Amino acid sequence: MAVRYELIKICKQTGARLGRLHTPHGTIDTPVFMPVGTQATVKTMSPEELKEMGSGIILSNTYHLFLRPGHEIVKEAGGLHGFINWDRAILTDSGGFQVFSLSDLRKIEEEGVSFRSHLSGQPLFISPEKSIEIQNALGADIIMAFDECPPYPAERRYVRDSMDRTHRWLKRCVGAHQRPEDQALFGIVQGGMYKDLRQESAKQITSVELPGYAIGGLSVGESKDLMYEMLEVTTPLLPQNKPRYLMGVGSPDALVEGVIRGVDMFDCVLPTRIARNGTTMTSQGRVVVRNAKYARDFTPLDPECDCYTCRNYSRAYLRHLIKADETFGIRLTTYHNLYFLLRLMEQIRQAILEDRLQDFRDAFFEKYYGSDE
Ligand SMILES: CNc1nc2c(CCNCC3CCCC3)c3nc(N)[nH]c(=O)c3cc2[nH]1
Ligand SMILES: [Zn+2]
Repeated sequence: MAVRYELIKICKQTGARLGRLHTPHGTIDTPVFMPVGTQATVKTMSPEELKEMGSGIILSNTYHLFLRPGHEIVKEAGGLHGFINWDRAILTDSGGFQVFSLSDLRKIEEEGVSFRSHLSGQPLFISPEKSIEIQNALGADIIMAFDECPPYPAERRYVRDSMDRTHRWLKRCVGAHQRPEDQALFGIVQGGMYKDLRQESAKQITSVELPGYAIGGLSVGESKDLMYEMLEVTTPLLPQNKPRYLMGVGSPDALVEGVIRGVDMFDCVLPTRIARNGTTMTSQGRVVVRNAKYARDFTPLDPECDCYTCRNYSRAYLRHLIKADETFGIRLTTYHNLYFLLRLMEQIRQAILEDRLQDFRDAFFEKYYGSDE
């Protein structure tokens, strides 16, 4: 079995799940936040630093690696694990979402998606079979079905046709998958913001026996409340003994609210992306450390954080580095942001263990957002 989920306990206060994800590259405690390494690196972080902060699984991407350096090169390097020197778990997304969000799309057909490379402009084509071929070459422990994430907002008719095609594409992915015993293929539930379509998609996708299921089509500009509503109609229809992965989420509040609604796995570019402009997540809420008010603030970024950044450097120094566009500054804010989210997930797991996740949520929101948002 490539990937096996073990349900440890359900929080009596919220129904949230504590679990373990057993993979060929180690066991991961869930709920888990997965740092994103789009181009085969979690920007500015070394594998040793990611291990030091406790990350057991990172993400990479079919679309980007297909374009550059090409999946054959990665395969010759021994797959992604060999190429990036990471001996823990890896998950790759299937490329569909990135085609729609990065390239000037040519068209989506039954066969697959035609587009132009956002790097060279050359015309390219990805089908469910091609996506699986690339992911088999990359060798990630968890691979995603090739799907379409509809834009938001989208007409019901469009969402329905797109979701039906995603269901047909899933069957083609299963048929094309060469290494099911080594690489766990997850199906992706769609259905836009239509509750009945979400329920139908959940039933269709879980009718295919798979090691895990993702919830796609969310975090695409809808309100958080609408996202939570879609989660509430979807997760109850997913099997209890399989992991649930909410794609592209998220911010601290969305992580806590997603866990409460039965999600086990999350990924988001937020911590690394905002770090690059000097925005950080701390126990007291967001701190935009490039702000002038920190010029003479010689205290740590986050007084409650014991990460490398917070133990060794002041806000004044971080502000200086970010203002001077020094790479070391981005490394320090990235390290802290990832550490903050990984530590948040640890606190969430502890709260589930002690049946007090709702209390934790309320206290965390009060401190981080200064109100019961
Ligand atoms: C940010 N919001 C959001 N992201 C979504 C993503 C991408 C998740 N992140 C992948 C990493 C980013 C680069 C390397 C891998 C989605 N992906 C797929 N396949 N389907 C979605 O419906 C889907 C939906 C998503 N919504
Ligand atoms: Zn820190």
